[in-house]
Amino acid sequence: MAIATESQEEHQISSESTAAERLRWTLNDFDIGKPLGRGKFGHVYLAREKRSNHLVALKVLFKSQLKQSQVEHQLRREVEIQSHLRHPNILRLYGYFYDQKRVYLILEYAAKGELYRELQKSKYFNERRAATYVASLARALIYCHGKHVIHRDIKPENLLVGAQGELKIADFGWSVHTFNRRRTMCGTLDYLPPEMVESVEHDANVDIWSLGVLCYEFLYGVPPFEAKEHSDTYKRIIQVDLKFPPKPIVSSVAKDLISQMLVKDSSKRLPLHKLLEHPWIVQYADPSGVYKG
Ligand SMILES: Nc1ncnc2c1ncn2[C@@H]1O[C@H](COP(=O)(O)OP(=O)(O)OP(=O)(O)O)[C@@H](O)[C@H]1O
Repeated sequence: MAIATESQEEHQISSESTAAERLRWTLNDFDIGKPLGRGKFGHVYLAREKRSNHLVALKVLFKSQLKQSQVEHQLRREVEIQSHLRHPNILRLYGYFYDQKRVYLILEYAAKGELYRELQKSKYFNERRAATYVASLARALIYCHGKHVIHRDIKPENLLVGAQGELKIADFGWSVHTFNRRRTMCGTLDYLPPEMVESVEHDANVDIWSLGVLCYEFLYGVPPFEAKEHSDTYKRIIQVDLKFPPKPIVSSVAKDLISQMLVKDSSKRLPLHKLLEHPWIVQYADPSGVYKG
């Protein structure tokens, strides 16, 4: 059973809602379980919604820290965007509530945790696993772009894994609703495309670049433009200094796909629906969308 109906969620994020509606959820609605992790602004706990018995992840953020770092606006945007997205590969945000000191986000529980840890454990993924993940992310991004949402911060740290092994895009902190082209500089340098590094206008095709970087990192264990100095990463991105090391051995069809995504001219990057038809995806991605090992 879902823990909130769509109309309840919409009431909670609507700016016109009354105080009573916005405070529909309270901490008393949840049994709090083990800590799942901690982030910059607070902690995440496993929790059970008492009425439905539904397991969720409760993210507890301290208002004082949000204020100090001036990210309240970013959080509001994250909540508004993420709570309206419904896709099997996007982490659900069911709702939120707050008290005097804290803001609580009620999130879908991703039982297998961070993809980043999995990647660290195995150093790099085999092609079946990488292709299955890339295909599921492409489908999630097609869905987002169809709703005029660009994520802008696709990287292993922002991906969680559900109980069945399905990938879940989390952390919409840098995402935007885009009816206008954006010029804002944001995100970690390694995953940024040339047009964002150079602060020129950018559009939804930034996510194709980041997915190309991620695909490379899945297969090689390191992002493609990594360098010791920030300024060298910057140069390598601008020049699209893409090199494929001899080890681990990666098929040429995978390299072909990466080369078609990491293209400086954003309009020439392989569109996501074409990516799903690329021979590497067709040959290696599990059609179920879940990597079964
Ligand atoms: N929905 C979830 N399901 C399972 N584990 C989660 C969930 N959300 C967060 N976690 C765990 O809690 C940790 C902290 O999450 P959180 O989103 O607060 O921080 P972060 O993304 O690491 O950092 P930041 O503060 O920069 O957003 C994550 O790294 C993850 O291990």
